[in-house]
Order: sequence, then C-alpha cells, then structure tokens
Amino acid sequence: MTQPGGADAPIEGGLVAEVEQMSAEERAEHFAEVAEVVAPDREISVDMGQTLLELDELTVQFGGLVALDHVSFSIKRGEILGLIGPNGAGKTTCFNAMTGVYRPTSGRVLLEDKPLGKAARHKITQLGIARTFQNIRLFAEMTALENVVVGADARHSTSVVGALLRLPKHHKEEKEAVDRAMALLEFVGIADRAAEKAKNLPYGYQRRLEIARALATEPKLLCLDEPAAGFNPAEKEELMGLIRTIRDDGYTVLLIEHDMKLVMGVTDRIVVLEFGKKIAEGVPAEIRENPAVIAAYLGVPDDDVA
Ligand SMILES: Nc1ncnc2c1ncn2[C@@H]1O[C@H](COP(=O)(O)OP(=O)(O)OP(=O)(O)O)[C@@H](O)[C@H]1O
Repeated sequence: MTQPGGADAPIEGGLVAEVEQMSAEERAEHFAEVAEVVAPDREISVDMGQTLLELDELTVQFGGLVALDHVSFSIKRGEILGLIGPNGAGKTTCFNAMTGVYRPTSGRVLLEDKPLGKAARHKITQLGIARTFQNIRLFAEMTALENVVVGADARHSTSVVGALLRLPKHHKEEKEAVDRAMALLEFVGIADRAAEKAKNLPYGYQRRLEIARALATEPKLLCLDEPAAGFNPAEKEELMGLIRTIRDDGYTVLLIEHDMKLVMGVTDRIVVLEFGKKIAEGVPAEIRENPAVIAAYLGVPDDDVA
C-alpha cells in the first residue's frame, strides 16, 4: 500500500478510539440507521437520469502515444456505467484525466455542465468525484476507521482531523464525522475490524475500505477502478451486490471491471474502449452482440476481458 500525502500517523484518542472499542451489539444499536447516514447528503444540480458528467472529445497523449483519442460519453445521475476494453485500451487513463491526475491534451470534462478545467485533484474531490485505485492506496498505519475519517476530511475545507486532534469546539463535527465513518464501515461490511490498522486487514477488507473512504467524501460520482481485482467469483458477486446497493442509495457509479460477466450483470450501460478510442456504447445486451466489441475481444481469454 502506498500512503498518499505522506502523513500516516494514527489519530490519537478521542471519539475514534471510543467508537473503535464498541462491541458488535453497541455498534448495531448506535448505527441502526446506516442507510440514511450513508446516502449522499449534498445538492446535485442535475435530476436523476440527466447527464451528471460528460467527457467531450477527451484526448490524452504521452509523447507519441495517444492513450485516449477524442473520447466522448456521458454518465447519467443514478446509473452504473461500465467502462471496459482490452488491456491498455485507456480505461485508467480516462479515470486519471477525470480526477486531475493527468491533464488532458485536449477536450473537456464537465461535471454538472461545468468544465473541470485545470482543477487540482483535491479540488475535484471536493467538487464531487471520488475514486478507488487499481492498486490499493490506504494509510497503512491508520486504523480502518481513521482512514474513513480522513476520507471525509478531504471533502471539507475545515479540517475534521484537525478538530479530532486539537479543537474541542469542533466536537459536534467530530462526532458526526466519526459516526458517519463508522456507518460507512458497517455499510461496506467491515465494521468488525474498525480498530485494526489498514495494513493488517485482509485483502478483501482493504478493497472495501477503499470504497468506504471514497464514499466518505459524499461523491456525486464514485469511480471504481477494478474493485474486484484478485477476488474469487463468490467475493466478486458480493462486491457487485454492494455496488448495486451503493447505486440504490442514490449514488452514481463509474466502474472499470475486468470480469465481463460481472460487468454485464451489474451495469446499466457500458462504454467500450479499444486503443484509446470509443468503439461502442449501449446497454449490456447491445454490447454483448456488438460486432466491434466481439472483434476487440476475439482471442482474449475471459479472465482478461474488460
Ligand atoms: N503515465 C503514462 N506514461 C506513458 N504511457 C502511459 C501512462 N499511463 C498509461 N500509459 C499508456 O496508455 C495506454 C492506456 O493505458 P491505461 O492504463 O489507461 O489502459 P487500461 O485500459 O486501463 O489498461 P489495463 O486494463 O491494463 O489497466 C497504454 O498503452 C499505457 O501503456
């Protein structure tokens, strides 16, 4: 695990420690209304079913290599959109260009009709796009709960973490942040290990923790980059169930996933990339029958698809 931002010191004492000490029964009682706490609680200016995010002729070049070539598609509020394509097709580059990791060479990304322009990564998080990574990135030395509290902090301009450490007047904010973080751990199914350091959690728990941390920013759009990588089929099914629940709770999800069967089962629509270009877009049944998609995947073993 890498540790973004460098700081990786556990949060000392306070409410985090109190909540981490709770028994399963205490937690269940305390966080009974989990779904309500987890649902996004922020203004989104577009209605359900309307375009939330738009990629407009997005191009990303690395020297002579065109990783994304004038790609346009949109994500509607409330849907799960799958982004698939053979290895090297440009899926992760797409995420990176949307979240400020890479600057597009040309083209635009619009969130709620407003261009993101040159917004930095933290600003894009605040605006409402959260993501997980193909390679898990957590604060290894922090507990699961601390990781999520820090995730929530990324959303706000006033520091909840600062409040946790020093400022008693922020007690109410602190309590809300910790309660919400704990509810999120409950929601993704790993609350029983809230007090454990991220680095000591089983792999599947780390993947779920990444999702909880992304949800803590109350994203308008949640981008998941191969969240089921390394899972067995049963674990994948479970994770897809969680992603559906996340959508049903009011979130919008963009999903990169390698397992074609799962992508077909969980998404509302699919965009297919090949060699940096969009080659198809449609509902899963259309994509399955699309000759260009079939050709792109010919000879690709099932496990490598997406
Ligand atoms: N930082 C970079 N510098 C140079 N080339 C890059 C960089 N990032 C990606 N690429 C190249 O851009 C192309 C698209 O890569 P990308 O990682 O977006 O594909 P992908 O569809 O996510 O593939 P995979 O399924 O293997 O993760 C590839 O040829 C890759 O080698």
